Amino acid sequence: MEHVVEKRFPLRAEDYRLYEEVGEGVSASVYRALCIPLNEVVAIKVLDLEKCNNDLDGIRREVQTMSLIDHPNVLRAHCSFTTGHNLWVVMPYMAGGSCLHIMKSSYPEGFEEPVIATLLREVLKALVYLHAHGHIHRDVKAGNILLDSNGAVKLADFGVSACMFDTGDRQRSRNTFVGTPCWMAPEVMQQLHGYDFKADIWSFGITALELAHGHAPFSKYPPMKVLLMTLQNAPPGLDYERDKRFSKSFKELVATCLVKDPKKRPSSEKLLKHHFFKHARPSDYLAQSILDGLAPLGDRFRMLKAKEADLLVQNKALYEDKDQLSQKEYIRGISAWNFNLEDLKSQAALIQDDGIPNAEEPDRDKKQKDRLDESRVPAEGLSAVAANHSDGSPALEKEDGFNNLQDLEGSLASFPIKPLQALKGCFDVCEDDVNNNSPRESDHDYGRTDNESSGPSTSLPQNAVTQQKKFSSGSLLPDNFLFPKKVVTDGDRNHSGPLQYRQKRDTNNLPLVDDTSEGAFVQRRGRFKVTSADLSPMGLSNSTSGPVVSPTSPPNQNSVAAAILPSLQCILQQNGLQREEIIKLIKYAEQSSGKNTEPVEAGTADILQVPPVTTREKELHFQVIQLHQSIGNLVEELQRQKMKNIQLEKQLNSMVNKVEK
Ligand SMILES: Nc1ncnc2c1ncn2[C@@H]1O[C@H](COP(=O)(O)OP(=O)(O)OP(=O)(O)O)[C@@H](O)[C@H]1O
Repeated sequence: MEHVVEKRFPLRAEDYRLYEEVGEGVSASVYRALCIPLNEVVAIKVLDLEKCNNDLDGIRREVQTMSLIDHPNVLRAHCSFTTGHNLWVVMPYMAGGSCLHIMKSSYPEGFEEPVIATLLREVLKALVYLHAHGHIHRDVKAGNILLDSNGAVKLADFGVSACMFDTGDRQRSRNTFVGTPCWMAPEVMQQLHGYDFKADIWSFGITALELAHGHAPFSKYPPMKVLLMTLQNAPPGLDYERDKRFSKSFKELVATCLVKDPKKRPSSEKLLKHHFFKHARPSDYLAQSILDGLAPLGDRFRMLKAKEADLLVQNKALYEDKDQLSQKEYIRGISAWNFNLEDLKSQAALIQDDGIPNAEEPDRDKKQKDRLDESRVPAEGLSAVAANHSDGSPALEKEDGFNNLQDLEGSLASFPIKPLQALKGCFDVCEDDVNNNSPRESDHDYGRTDNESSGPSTSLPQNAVTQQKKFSSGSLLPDNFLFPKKVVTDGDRNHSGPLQYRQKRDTNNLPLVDDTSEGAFVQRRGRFKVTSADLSPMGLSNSTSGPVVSPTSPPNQNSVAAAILPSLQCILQQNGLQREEIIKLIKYAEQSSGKNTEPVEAGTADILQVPPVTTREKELHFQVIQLHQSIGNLVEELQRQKMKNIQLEKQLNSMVNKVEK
C-alpha cells in the first residue's frame, strides 16, 4: 500500500526566500515565497505581533484553526513560527488570488452565472465541513475566497472564526460583534441572543451578490449606514434590471440565504443540494474562464494598490481635509464605524438632493414587497423601531434605503440607542469624526426600509446623545499596556480600497499629539479599528471631536422608552464582560506600577493618583474613576441594607420578647 508522506515544512525563516507581496489584510502582509529545502512555492502571511494590538488570541485561533482543518476547500497552514517580532504562517500559494482581486482587476461588474455557481459550490463545501466540525467562519466574502492556478477554490482567513463547541471566553465571543459590516448578518449586529453558523449563510448570500455585481450590497456606504440598512431594510436580492441576466434558481438561492430570521435560513448542507448548483462546473473551468490571461498575482496586486492610492488622491482633491476619514471609508467601502447623527443626516440630505432615481427596475418594488414579510428581523430586535411607526406598514423607498431626511431621522430616533452604544462598546467608534461630512453617495444600492417612518421625526434626546459620548465602554483589555503604542504616519494611513482597507501600517513613532486627525489609533479589535479620541469627558487637549450633537426637537418619551428597553438587554450582556476586563486592567495597572497591593480599593486609589499619559490611558483612567464611583455607591447601598437589617432584627427580637412574656 502506498503511503503519502506528509511534507515537513521547516520552521526557520532562513529556509524560505520571500518574493513579492501579493496581499494585505488588517493585520498581515502576504508574500509569495520559496520553501528552499522543499523547492516549493508557498505563500507566507507575515503578522507583526507588535502591531496586532494584543489580538494574540485571534491570531492563535486563526493559526490553530488553519492547521487543524483538513478539507480541499479550506486553506490550510503548512506550519507557522515566530521570527523576531513576526509570526510567519506558511500556506499553499494561491496564484489566482482572491475573487475580490480578480473582480477588481478584470471583472468589475461581477462574474457570469456558471462561474458564480462553481465558486459558490466550492465555498459551500467548505462551509459544510466547517459547520460540521463546529466552526463558524464569520468572515465569508469574496476577499476570502482564493483560487490556485488550476482553479481550485479555498476559503481562507480564520482570523475571526469561532468554534461552537468552545466554552468560556471563546464561547462568549460569539455574543460579540465580528465580521465585516456589509457581509454581517443582522443577528450578529443586534447582539441580542448571540448567533450560530447561520450567520455564515447570510454572509454567503451577500457574497453571492458580491460575485454577481462586483461589489457587496451597501459597500459604498459608511458602516453605520450599512448597519441601519441591514437591520431596517428588506434584505438585498437579485431584483434589479441588471439582474435579469441571472436565472430564477440563482435568485431563489440568494433569497433563501438572505432571510433575516436565522432560523429560516437553510443549513449549509441543505443549501448545497439547491438546484442552482446544477449550473456549477468542474474547478478547472474557473482556470479557463476567469484566470486565463490574468497577470501574475504580484503584478495585479501592485496595480490595484496604485489604482486605489490614485483614487484616494483624486478624492482628496475634492474634499476638505476634515473629510479625509469619511473619504477613505467611502473609497474602501468599509472601515470604522461612524455614529455621527449629523453626518448621517447630511448624507441623507445629499442623497435627496442628488435626486437618485429609482428607476433601475420597476418590478423590483413588487418583489421586494413580497419578500418583506418573510424577511423581517425577529420581533424583539427591532420592536422599538416598529413601535415608532404609526401604521406599521412597510414604506417602499428609494434604493439607497432612505426615503428622505425625515425617514433617516426617524429611523435613528427609533433605532435602539443603546445598541449603537453597545456596538461602540465593542469597537470604540471614532467620535473624532463628528464634524465630518461624508462624501456624496453616488452608488445607490439595494434594499428599502422595513419600517415606515411616518409623521414628524423624533430626534434623539439630548441626554441620550451626550450619554453616548460618555459610554466609552470599549474593550478594556490592556492592549496598549502590553504593546507600546505605535502611531501611524499620514502617508501610511493611505490605506484605501478593499485591498488595503482597515490596514494600518505603523512605521514611525510620532508624538501622540500628532495622531488626532483621525482620532488616536489605539487598537484593532476584530475587523475594526479602534480610536480613542475624545472618549474621555475630561476635556483632553488632543481631542479633535466636534460638538456633541444636540436634538432639533423634543424627545418623544414613549418612543425613547421603547427604544431604550431592548438596548438595556444589550448593555446587560456586555456589562459582565466589561467588569471582568476592568478588573483585569486594575490588576495589570497595579502590576505595572510595581504595586501589588491586594485590595482593589487601594489599587484603584493608586491608579487615580497617577497622572494619565496617553489618550488611551486617560480613557481607561476615566473608566476606572467611574468604576470606583460605582463601587462607592454599592458600598453605601450595602451599608443602608445592613442598617435596615439591624433594625429589622431589633424589631423581630422585641416581638419575640413580647410573645415570650
Ligand atoms: N495563500 C495565499 N495565496 C495567495 N494570496 C493570499 C494567500 N493568503 C492570502 N492572500 C492574499 O492576501 C490577502 C490578505 O490575507 P488575509 O485575508 O489572510 O489577511 P487578513 O489580515 O486576515 O485580512 P482581512 O482580515 O482583511 O481579510 C487576501 O485577501 C489574499 O488576497
